[in-house]
Amino acid sequence: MKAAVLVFPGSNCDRDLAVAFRNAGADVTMVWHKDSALPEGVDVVGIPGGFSFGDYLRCGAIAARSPICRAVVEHVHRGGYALGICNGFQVLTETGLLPGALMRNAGLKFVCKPVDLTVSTTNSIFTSGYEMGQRITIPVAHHDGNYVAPDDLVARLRDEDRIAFGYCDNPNGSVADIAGILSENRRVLGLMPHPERAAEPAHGNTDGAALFRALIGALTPA
Ligand SMILES: NC(=O)CC[C@H](N)C(=O)O
Repeated sequence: MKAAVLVFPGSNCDRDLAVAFRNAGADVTMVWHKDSALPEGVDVVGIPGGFSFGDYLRCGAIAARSPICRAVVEHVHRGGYALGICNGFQVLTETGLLPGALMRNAGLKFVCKPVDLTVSTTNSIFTSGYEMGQRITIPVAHHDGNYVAPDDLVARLRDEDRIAFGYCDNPNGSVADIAGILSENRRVLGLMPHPERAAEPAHGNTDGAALFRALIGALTPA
């Protein structure tokens, strides 16, 4: 199966994401933000963490208006899969592919530490490798991770089982302790924690590996 990882000026988790995809069995192509098309036959697009365009304007806002993001929007509208991690989650909200917004952390400080998460749904290609309610530890590193959504949207995300991960001890003030959400068709996941930083024994924690194994495994023809 084929994965693409986007690269913006200021991305710093693009290679880590590519390694996580490759270790799970994907054929990965790196795609520069100025490209206007994704490689032929891409199954999943990875939008990595980092500081795209220096976080100017709003985190992810400039990246979301790059030529490659127009192609990503078309890919998702055709039913393609996308995974946005941290800055990638911010890009997905800025493109409108995921609802809500990521605002400054409640404590106004950059938070960089491992956090405990609860797996809130196993009903997605990204989370099917976990047990419902499983507690996993995944690192966060952000200053704008405070997920904001109006009450009716939070209720809808809950009703539609679209909250993928929740914080056990909320590090940033996110509404309803939300750490990651799914799109309506469940083919787009955005999350602030970095599973690619907890994906192999050398990381000292492999709790993120199940996400990549489940995703890549499900998209790989038998
Ligand atoms: N690690 C990241 O992707 C950080 C995202 C963004 N630059 C922030 O600090 O919120």
